[in-house]
Amino acid sequence: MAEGQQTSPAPLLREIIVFGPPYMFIKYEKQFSSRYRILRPWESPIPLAQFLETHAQNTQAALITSFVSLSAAVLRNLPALRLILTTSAGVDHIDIIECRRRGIAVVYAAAMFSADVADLAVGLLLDVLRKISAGNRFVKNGDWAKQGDYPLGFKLGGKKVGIVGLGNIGIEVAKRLEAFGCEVSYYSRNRKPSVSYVFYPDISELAAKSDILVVCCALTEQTHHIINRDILLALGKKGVIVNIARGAVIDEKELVHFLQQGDIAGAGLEVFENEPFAPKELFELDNVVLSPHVANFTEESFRDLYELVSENLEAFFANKPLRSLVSEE
Ligand SMILES: O=CC(=O)O
Repeated sequence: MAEGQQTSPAPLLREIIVFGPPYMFIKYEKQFSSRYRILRPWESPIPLAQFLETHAQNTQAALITSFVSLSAAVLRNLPALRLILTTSAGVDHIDIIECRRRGIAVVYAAAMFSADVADLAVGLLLDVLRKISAGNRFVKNGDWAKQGDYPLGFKLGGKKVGIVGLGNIGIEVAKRLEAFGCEVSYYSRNRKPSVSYVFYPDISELAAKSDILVVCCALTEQTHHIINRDILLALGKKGVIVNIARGAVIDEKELVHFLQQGDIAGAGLEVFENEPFAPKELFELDNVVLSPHVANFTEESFRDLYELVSENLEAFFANKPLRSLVSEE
């Protein structure tokens, strides 16, 4: 879009500001552009605060990805904002308390991607245990013919898996691992009466009793670095960790150290503390499998997400009820 379109002084009713931009927006850009006037701060050379001050004083709706932070400071520059649609299940990048104070509704993906994310968690775990990516490199590099036998992996069935955070995603992971014959237990803020998995109110105890930890909890002040040195020590040398939550749930420096020293056995990591960067020290470790934060990147999830966002935008501009709101609790 030409810069001229962004500088129109007239407040337009059906205008949205897009931050990021989310990959889903790029995929369905034509559809969005045919229905809304789109503000595109990422295309502008001016700093974000100045862009918002100049172009977005009347903008009522924002579409955002989890990679962009909507802090109270950014929100201050959007005085007319009434709706945020995030293309993520996590909402740790949005100041929800400030949104509540200002009466800004927040729509998110909720459980929409849970099956996809759980699939990837199990995929990463199988990859670490059965050395699938490493085997792929072994064959393609020509090492099979040169070196012969490949090291043994580990069976998934029968392993004790501790799930950290038994929300929508954690439950899906648990169901899948049960089907593989794993013994599932969990740590969560509260015991979940609807499941029969063993509950540990102490994460350290869960780690000590588990062969594998799968981290599925939301990132909050309470869960920041909840997986620290003590938890990794409790998991032990034979332990494997999978993280599909947020990078900062694990103390990444400690994790790298443990992996380098062989103080845990392996890791499958989909998220990192400083995305889009992953610690370089992990690149050469065959017992570590890395994924670029794409657990929800399927055609099906993106189509569902597009429908959710479109329906909510139509409802918002027609003053109708919204769906998939971040709860008021
Ligand atoms: O990380 C992705 C999400 O929160 O959906």
